[in-house]
Amino acid sequence: MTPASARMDNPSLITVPVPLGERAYDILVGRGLIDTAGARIAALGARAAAIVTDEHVGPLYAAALTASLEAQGLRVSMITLPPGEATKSYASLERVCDAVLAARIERGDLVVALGGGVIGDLAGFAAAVVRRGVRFVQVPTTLLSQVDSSVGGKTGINSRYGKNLVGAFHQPSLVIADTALLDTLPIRERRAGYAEVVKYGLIDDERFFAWCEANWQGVFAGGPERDEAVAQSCRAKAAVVVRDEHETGDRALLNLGHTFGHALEKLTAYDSRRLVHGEGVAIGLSQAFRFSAFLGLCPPADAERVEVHLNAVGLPTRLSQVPGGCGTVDALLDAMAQDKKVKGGALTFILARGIGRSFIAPGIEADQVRTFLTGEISA
Ligand SMILES: NC(=O)c1ccc[n+]([C@@H]2O[C@H](COP(=O)([O-])OP(=O)(O)OC[C@H]3O[C@@H](n4cnc5c(N)ncnc54)[C@H](O)[C@@H]3O)[C@@H](O)[C@H]2O)c1
Ligand SMILES: O=C(O)C(=O)C[C@@H](O)[C@H](O)[C@H](O)COP(=O)(O)O
Ligand SMILES: [Zn+2]
Repeated sequence: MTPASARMDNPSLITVPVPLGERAYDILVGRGLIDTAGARIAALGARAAAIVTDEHVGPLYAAALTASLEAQGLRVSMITLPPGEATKSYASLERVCDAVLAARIERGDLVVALGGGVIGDLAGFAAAVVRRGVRFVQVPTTLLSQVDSSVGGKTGINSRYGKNLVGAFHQPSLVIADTALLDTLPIRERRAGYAEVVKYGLIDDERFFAWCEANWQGVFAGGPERDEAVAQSCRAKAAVVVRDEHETGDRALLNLGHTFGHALEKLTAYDSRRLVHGEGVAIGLSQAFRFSAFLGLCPPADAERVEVHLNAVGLPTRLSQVPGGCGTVDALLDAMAQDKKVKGGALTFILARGIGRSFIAPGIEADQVRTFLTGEISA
């Protein structure tokens, strides 16, 4: 019999470690990993796996994952949810928790999130609360989830009060990012995920931003640049998460663009037909740079460069580009007031002194934001 290690040989495999002590795990990036996912997951020592997926991803990839797990002797169950942001809800959480309990998943067994960030955040949160914590594995299937949401342990659901307001930190035991799965991803979702890739360059790596400007077409086409973008994004995110797992400091930098983006998602009622997370982030990244320029912190030419690149790949950058409108300035400020970075009632933004020079800016006056937004809403 071929040893498991030999069967798992994959020349395109890149391993990104996340050294979090006893909870350390690996992010595996490469083409074709789903075929050996069963052996890698079985190596974690579980006897059963509950796959959580959605109605787009399940028909494409659940059979391959199930076969791979069953070949290792694992008992497999599955729950399939409707696709889209609205699925990150209390109702879905109840469905997933009940399905995991009905499948008699023990603490030593595994919940396996097979899907994009919606499924990963929801399944991860269910895993965090069922039996006060069962282990889980991320098998991310969108560019966004491979470069961002599957890593770092933020899990949760949305509330009528705002994005991701109910959740927990719960790290996965393994992340398997099979980049071949991205071949079926619609162009709109490729663009949305790409916004989070660009974010890493804008935070603290101007060279990576320049690399994105030069290589984005390869990333979209699925060339070797795509694997490189996924791996580099995971390295960047893992480095921040290891420094500040629970966002008491630096991790807030990963929120660049999100104070704006999350407010827009709330005001579009989490309706993926109008706005998806990555589109909100794209507008938010551009707004964060324009706000920084408005405050005299950032050269306007850098804000312009950010916008030009996002527009070049087909992403929106202005509030006026939100389908159906983004609401009033008051509504935006009201939504921002629920941001998790708010401290002492004052907003915290991630601002920038230039590309790759982002910083955490607490104590931003609502009046400054109001004046800026009033100008932006008609721009
Ligand atoms: N936890 C975190 O750190 C973190 C980070 C970033 C974003 N998020 C969250 O992630 C969510 C967005 O995730 P997303 O952009 O992956 O959206 P998503 O999960 O809604 O997936 C996007 C769409 O693509 C479909 N899809 C997924 N994989 C596919 C594939 N391989 N082929 C064809 N179709 C496929 C899905 O069914 C869905 O319709 C948001 O809720 C956001 O808040 C969380
Ligand atoms: O991992 C993080 O930390 C991030 O901020 C990554 C973001 O891209 C992601 O959208 C995250 O879910 C936002 O976190 P939140 O705490 O603002 O809900
Ligand atoms: Zn995000």
